[in-house]
Amino acid sequence: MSPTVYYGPLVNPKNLHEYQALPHALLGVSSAGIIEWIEPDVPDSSVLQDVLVKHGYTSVEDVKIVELRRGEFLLPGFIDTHTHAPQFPNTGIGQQYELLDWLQNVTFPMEAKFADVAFARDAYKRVVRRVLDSGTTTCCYYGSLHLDATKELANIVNDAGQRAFVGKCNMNRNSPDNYVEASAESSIADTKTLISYINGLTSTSSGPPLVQPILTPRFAISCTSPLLSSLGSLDPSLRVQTHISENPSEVAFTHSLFPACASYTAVYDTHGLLRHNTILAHGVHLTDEELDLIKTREAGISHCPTSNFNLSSGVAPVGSWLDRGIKVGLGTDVSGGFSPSILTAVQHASIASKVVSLNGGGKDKGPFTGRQLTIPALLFLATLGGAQVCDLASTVGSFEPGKAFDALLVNTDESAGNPGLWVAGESSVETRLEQFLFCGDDRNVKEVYVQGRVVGGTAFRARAS
Ligand SMILES: Nc1nc2[nH]cnc2c(=O)[nH]1
Ligand SMILES: [Zn+2]
Repeated sequence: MSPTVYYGPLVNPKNLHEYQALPHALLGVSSAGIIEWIEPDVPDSSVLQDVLVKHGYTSVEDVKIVELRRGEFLLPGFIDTHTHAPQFPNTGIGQQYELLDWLQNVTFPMEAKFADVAFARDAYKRVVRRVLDSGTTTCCYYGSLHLDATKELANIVNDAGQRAFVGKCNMNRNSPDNYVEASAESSIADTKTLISYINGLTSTSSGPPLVQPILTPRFAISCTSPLLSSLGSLDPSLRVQTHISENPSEVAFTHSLFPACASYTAVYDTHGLLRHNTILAHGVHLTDEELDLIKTREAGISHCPTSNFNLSSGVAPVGSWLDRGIKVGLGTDVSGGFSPSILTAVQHASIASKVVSLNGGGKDKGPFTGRQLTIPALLFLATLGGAQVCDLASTVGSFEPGKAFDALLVNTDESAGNPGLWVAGESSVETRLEQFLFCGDDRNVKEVYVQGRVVGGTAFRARAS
């Protein structure tokens, strides 16, 4: 890969309150896919040569220059902090159920099919392509409980060049006979094998491995206490992903299984699984005491609003989490959620926050509690917030020198094939961003870059076909 300089509009999340919208930015990316420098305002392309010389290039010939066209802008890639690869074939079905019945009737039967590695390979190829083309550059994948199928998932993600965490489910109880692990010991043995396997994969990109293992106790209900303890005593640098407090019946069942634990959150905490690199999906019904514990342990929450609406789980009080300083990102939670796109999660996160706001209360507790999420906050959750939740904020989530160039080239021009939605004429970068977040889809994702390498998007697919 040659060093590349991108020239044009750029959107860069800063924090929950603000983002930069730069109409004429120059951004230099090394041949290893690392952002080297950003010039925020170069309105006149005639000075391009001078700027390049300033950054150590002797001439424009030394670099590849990508000049953005009308209606295009650069955005950091989306981060999906929670999804289930073996549930994609179920997308869009099962919304008549709440969580526990949905698992029994819809989800476990589908996941059981991933015992067949050929079936898994075929499904996972399509899953990873779809997720990348939706603009997700980093994804936290749950696999099924099967070791071999989850190895295939890791291979496919690695070959596709996506940044990802891949885990196989640990589940040794309260599951169907044809979809349960035989013992805590065999579950741990398979988990260790998968970790070694993923750590041994050769990344297709330079730099640190894009694909990393993650511990994946499905949720407390499906794991015995010895299984949770064994997972909690593995290498503490391993990230953990699990579900928490999604649905009232699930919470009640969990309390009945772990009567000695003060709360659902305490179950994970007492087993060594609540830590700075833990990703907790949902959290809709967490109590104040549990939120305090999550904050103390520096764990993060994956907000999955599409799924929370679709499975009638509830409306998460995200604003109060943000005011407490808890790390929050977005998750699609396919197929509890019916869309693989973080754009849909952004839209539903906005609506969920408006429902919380309409129900009133708590507005005196901070800038976010009880209020609708703003565009800067929504953008943050989809990018930098997700990076924090994944313990990756020093590598991705925004455009900063030293971070990897994980990015989207967004095309909001009529020609993108999602026409009629965009304000005619010369809209500001801010307007284009807002319209993309609420009306955009994968037709508007022209190029997807992970560590500088193009790995998806409409133009990528057109070139490949
Ligand atoms: N949404 C969701 N919640 C869960 N809790 C345990 N397993 C699952 C799952 O597959 N999806
Ligand atoms: Zn889930």
